[in-house]
Amino acid sequence: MTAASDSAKLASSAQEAHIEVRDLTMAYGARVIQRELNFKVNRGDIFVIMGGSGCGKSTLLKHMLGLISPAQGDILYAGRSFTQADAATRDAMRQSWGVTYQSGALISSMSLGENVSLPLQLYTNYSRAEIADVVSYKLSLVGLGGYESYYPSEVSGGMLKRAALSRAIALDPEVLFFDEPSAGLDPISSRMLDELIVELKESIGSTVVMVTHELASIFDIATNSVYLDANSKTMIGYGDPKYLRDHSEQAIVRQFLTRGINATKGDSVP
Ligand SMILES: Nc1ncnc2c1ncn2[C@@H]1O[C@H](COP(=O)(O)OP(=O)(O)OP(=O)(O)O)[C@@H](O)[C@H]1O
Repeated sequence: MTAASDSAKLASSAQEAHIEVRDLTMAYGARVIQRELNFKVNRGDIFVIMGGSGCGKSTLLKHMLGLISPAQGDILYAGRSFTQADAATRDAMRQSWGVTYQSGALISSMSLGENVSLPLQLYTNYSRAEIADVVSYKLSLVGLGGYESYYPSEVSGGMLKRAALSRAIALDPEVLFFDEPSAGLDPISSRMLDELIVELKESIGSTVVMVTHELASIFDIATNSVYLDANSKTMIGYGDPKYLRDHSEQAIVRQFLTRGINATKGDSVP
């Protein structure tokens, strides 16, 4: 591809939704969790999936990651259906994503450096020396320069989250997915993680999709959001969370977003 066609592609992709969830119904067997979800995540968004406990936020993330197939509907990346793509195309699409789960999910028998090197070993042809360079760079981006040889059991919870983030950005992903990134962190570490997510998103140019209950994160860093309602089993809010807090026609959404800035997952939410 020439630079000109590259830039033409980039220019057109800047206009389009990076991710589109279209008429999505999610179910476990016969049990429908959410139906008729329709929303778009624009390129460069920090998009938050919100809602009360058990409404289906993690289930939606798993659908977006292709770990669960939709009961109905489709999920498109840059206009291409993930749901209908063949296995090779799905694999290629997956390689452009970075994921961090609530637990961090680092491999405990491997050092932080080895953990971060895994995707590079799997998906690139880099030499050992090149991988070592990328690993130290990615660890330094999350403030863990020099911690290559430490094991997960030897670092704090906040450092583990940052190491997991470092692994997620190893391949410069187009989309970064987070499930409760700051779960279990104190408020200061949690804010630092938020700042880091924004910095990394800007330096890598990723789109971010995250599940979070943290109002501080939602208001500080989210650019767009969707609210899933467990009772009606569909989305009842879609937009900038500050706008939804002040103007949503749905009382449940306004209540969720005005719980108090220090609310945590344990607080009662609708
Ligand atoms: N593998 C599964 N099989 C059957 N039901 C499931 C499965 N995983 C989740 N569920 C059910 O689907 C519903 C949505 O679960 P999910 O974990 O997506 O909600 P959530 O909004 O992420 O919840 P929380 O905020 O508490 O983490 C819940 O009722 C849950 O019990």
